[in-house]
Amino acid sequence: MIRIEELHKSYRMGSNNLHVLKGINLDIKEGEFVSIMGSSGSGKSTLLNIIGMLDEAEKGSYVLDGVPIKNLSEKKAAVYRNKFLGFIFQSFNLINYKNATENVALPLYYQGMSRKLRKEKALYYLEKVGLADWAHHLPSELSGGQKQRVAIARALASEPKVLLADEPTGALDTKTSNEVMEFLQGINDEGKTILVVTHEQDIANMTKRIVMLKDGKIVEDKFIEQVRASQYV
Ligand SMILES: Nc1ncnc2c1ncn2[C@@H]1O[C@H](COP(=O)(O)OP(=O)(O)OP(=O)(O)O)[C@@H](O)[C@H]1O
Repeated sequence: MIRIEELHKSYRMGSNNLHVLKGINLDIKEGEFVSIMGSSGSGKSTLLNIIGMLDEAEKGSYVLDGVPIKNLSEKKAAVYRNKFLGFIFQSFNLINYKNATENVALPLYYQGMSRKLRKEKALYYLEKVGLADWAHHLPSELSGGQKQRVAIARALASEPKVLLADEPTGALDTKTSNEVMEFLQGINDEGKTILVVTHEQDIANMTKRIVMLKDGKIVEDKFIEQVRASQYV
């Protein structure tokens, strides 16, 4: 689903060049549930943004579902982004003056879907995340966990192949974080490929594979069974 080879990324800051990703190789198959871990500044968000086609690498190759993502026109990139990728953010990124249904339906509007179908889909996915009774509530009337579930419904409504989540539990307490992760586990059980950026081991332990970044390189890449075996010795 995702194949990355020798990926490099630098940021230019004045006369300085900050080399953030230094030759990343990563292969993620359909249906995997992967966490990207690493300390602050290790390049996790930079990598996720490149995978999410929100940013471009300067060197290396990235193939998403068989499509080489390089030198795509902005228009084509936007089409692939909508078709392949769903995003979940730490701060939910909901629109405050729109209710839950309208928030979930909004990306479908930009995809040109009819009003009737948008509403049907939004209600279907709100029901799927257990928020059917909250469809007409504004974000300010929802708890943090409920807001994140609206954001998950919004990401799922476009029926993307891959869900990308940058610190999805970063703004939530432990109990709610676990609920959101259990929810993502359920979606993964249905076959969705999911990538989560986190700096919390407990959150990463709820995924199926942990990729550890350090100083712009992958220093560890283990399936959860291997991680558990090493944690309990
Ligand atoms: N747009 C940018 N311009 C310049 N430098 C940037 C930019 N984005 C990120 N950086 C720098 O690149 C490095 C990696 O940042 P990145 O956000 O990918 O790390 P991270 O592992 O996600 O960190 P955190 O856990 O704190 O979010 C950091 O040193 C950061 O300051």
